Amino acid sequence: MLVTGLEILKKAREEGYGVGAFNVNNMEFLQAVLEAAEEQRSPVILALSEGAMKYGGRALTLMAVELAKEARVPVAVHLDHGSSYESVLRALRAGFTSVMIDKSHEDFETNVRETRRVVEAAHAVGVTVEAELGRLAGIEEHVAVDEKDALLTNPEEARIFMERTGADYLAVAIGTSHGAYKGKGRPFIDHARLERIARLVPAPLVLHGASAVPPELVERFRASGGEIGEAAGIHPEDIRKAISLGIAKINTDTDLRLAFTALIREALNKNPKEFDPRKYLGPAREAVKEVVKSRMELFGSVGRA
Ligand SMILES: O=C(COP(=O)(O)O)N(O)CCCCO
Ligand code: NA
Ligand SMILES: [Zn+2]
Repeated sequence: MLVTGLEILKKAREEGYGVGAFNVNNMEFLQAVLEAAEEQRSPVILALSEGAMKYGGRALTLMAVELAKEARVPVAVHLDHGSSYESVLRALRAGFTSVMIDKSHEDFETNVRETRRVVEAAHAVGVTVEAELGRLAGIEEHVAVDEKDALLTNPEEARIFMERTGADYLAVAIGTSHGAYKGKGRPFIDHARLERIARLVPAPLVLHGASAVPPELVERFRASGGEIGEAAGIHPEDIRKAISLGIAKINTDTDLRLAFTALIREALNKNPKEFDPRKYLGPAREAVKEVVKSRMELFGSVGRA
């Protein structure tokens, strides 16, 4: 069933588990994520970035909203990294039930003002809002405290920000970053900072840049002919710890992309004569589904629907 993001995330924070927000760009990703959620009896968030909406258009947004309505588990359809009020309005008009306005690169007052404006519009039509405070950046552990404070989310600011904006959930910066290169070896995650934020912010917290970029997947991608440098993702133990401290929504995009691409390369390498797209998109869809199912096990959302 189609529900708001807050309906899914409030329960997750209260009961101490995480729910995956999986980025989808096409039919196969949508099918993989929803099939995984039904098989795992897990709530799930379908995340569409502005790039995904540009790429998939009405084909993608119609599928996402309609399939969410028909799903036998709670599903929210979420705008990921909305960059403007207008972009959020387009998502609201398309039937999304969760929207992110990301003004974390602006100064505090601008972020508050722009976020409040989106909260008013979204709440007027029963949709819940994700905001962001702090800059997503991989932070070496030894980095000076003042530099960390300049980038990572300040706990006291977070409390004031949520009170002044009325946002429903908050994306925090505690050391993660987008993409396949999140740091050297095991990225430093500032759990102490997260604990302080969670004490001051009762709302569900969101972790961006949370892909694991597992070595076996990186290897498979390389072996199929893919080129990728010294990749590193977030250690599963750091995800579990972050969830125990208040993270309720975990964004995963890179892991799905790596799996999908590796399987397509493998299929094409194996049979150069093949030109039926279903023969290489099908196995790629299965691989994405398996990644999603294992992420749901890590987050503790299995059986929570
Ligand atoms: O936080 C994330 C995903 O992070 P990751 O790259 O670790 O999968 N996202 O918000 C997805 C970004 C989509 C636009 O490129
Ligand atoms: Na988001
Ligand atoms: Zn993100």
